[in-house]
Amino acid sequence: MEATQKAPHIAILPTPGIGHLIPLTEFAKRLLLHHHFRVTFIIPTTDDSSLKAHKAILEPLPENITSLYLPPVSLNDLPKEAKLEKRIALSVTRSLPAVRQTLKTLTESTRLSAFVVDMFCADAIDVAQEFGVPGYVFYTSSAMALSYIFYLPKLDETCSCEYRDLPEPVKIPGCVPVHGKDLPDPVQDRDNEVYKLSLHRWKRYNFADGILVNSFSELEPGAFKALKEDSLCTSPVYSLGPLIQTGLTSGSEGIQCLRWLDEQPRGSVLFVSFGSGGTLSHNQLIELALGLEMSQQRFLWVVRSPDNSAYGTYFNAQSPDDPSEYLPNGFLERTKDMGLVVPSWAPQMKILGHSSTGGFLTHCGWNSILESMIQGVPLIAWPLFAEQRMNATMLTDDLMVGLRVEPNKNGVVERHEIGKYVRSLIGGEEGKQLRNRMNNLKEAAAKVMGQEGSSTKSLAKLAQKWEAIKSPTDKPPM
Ligand SMILES: O=c1ccn([C@@H]2O[C@H](COP(=O)(O)OP(=O)(O)O[C@H]3O[C@H](CO)[C@@H](O)[C@H](O)[C@H]3O)[C@@H](O)[C@H]2O)c(=O)[nH]1
Repeated sequence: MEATQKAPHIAILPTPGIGHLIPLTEFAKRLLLHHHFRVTFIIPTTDDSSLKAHKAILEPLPENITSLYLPPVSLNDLPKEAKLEKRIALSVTRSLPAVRQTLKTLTESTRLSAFVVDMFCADAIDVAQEFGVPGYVFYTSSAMALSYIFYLPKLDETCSCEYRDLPEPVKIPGCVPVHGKDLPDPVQDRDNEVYKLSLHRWKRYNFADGILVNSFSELEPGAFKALKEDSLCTSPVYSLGPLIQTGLTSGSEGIQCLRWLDEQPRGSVLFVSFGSGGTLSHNQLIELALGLEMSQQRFLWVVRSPDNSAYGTYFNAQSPDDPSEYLPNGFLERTKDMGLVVPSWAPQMKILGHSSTGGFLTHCGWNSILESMIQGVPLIAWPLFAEQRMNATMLTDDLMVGLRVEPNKNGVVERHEIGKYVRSLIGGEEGKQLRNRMNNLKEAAAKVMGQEGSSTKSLAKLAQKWEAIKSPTDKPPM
């Protein structure tokens, strides 16, 4: 008990999405395993949030990683169409009084060395600093997306139109050029208050004691150089990735997926999944089903009920309906020998690591990209929302490990196009080249997380800094 009390302690503030909680818990596990830290998660909740998925991740963690759930705040005053970023940001700002109270208690009773906040919680850094605790932002996406955040104030000053109307791609320092229409969702409508809120939040990153990024220098050398050496960012930047989910249990449907994969030929199956929150319109869902059928390739598809919002299950990954109610008539029967359809959720890491999996059709969430990279699985990039279009640009124009879908003028990706992408990835020559490049990244990713790897060293440097803090009023050494 005595030793535990003396161990350096950090607190982490996540936001509601599973795609943010997973890398933060992996970060906590590495701090415990390699540096014997104690970690407390402070979890904001809303009165309509389902915590089932969160608890499935947090409860099995080792005993030195604990969770405190804050009292639920209400978002009932928001209109139904309120944007995702606004919902997330408000769930945090309305929880700040409870965050302050919790930090007060923690600093009175333990040696709190740092407060690490999710990328949506930059306002909470001020609360930590009130107690003399250094505040860090954990950035759950790429260094490219982080670079764009630091470049945005300049773009905002110099550009008068909507970014999607810019005639030339935007050149973010150190990164592959990206079309204005592929910049993240919050900046697609500059008159919307979400744009102003996002600019404000991102400017707060400059006040952090450091920014931790779930990526690695060898993957994004240009972006990290611009951030670290060319002063794009004034706070110290630490590359800690790839931090990817480990240890999630499979459940009975998961076991069914893995058994089915065991019976398929090596490298023959396309895994289809849109992350924890992605959803398709009914029309698009039907095109995808028929495209998979036309491809005549094997597939394992995690389906969710159709939704006109691209992130229909972001706050609750469950989709209660029976897939036969919304998939095309007879689809399940016609494809029963070549495909498996799983409602809502599947053990993604295990599926990507299975030798039968030959490709991944993904919405380009950053965790999905890293997980596929770790397993050397090439991609079909089908971005839906957030910064996913920018991630897709990196995958196809820079790393060249994926094929990007092209929607028609009505925004729908058509069935015969889908069929072509799938055949090309799973059976074609192009697929082989993409796989070879992905295998090179797999090797690089394994190396950076090894004993002498750059991300391991970066974490050690951070841990050393935090270990040196003896009381909350000590500042970390520069
Ligand atoms: O059936 C499923 C579906 C998802 N997952 C896991 O859930 C995570 C999903 O993360 P990600 O692929 O990043 O998607 P999102 O949940 O959509 O992630 C949000 O957070 C990411 C990190 O910031 C961003 O890149 C995305 O745009 C944003 O939507 C991954 O670990 C998956 O392995 C499963 O295990 N099984």
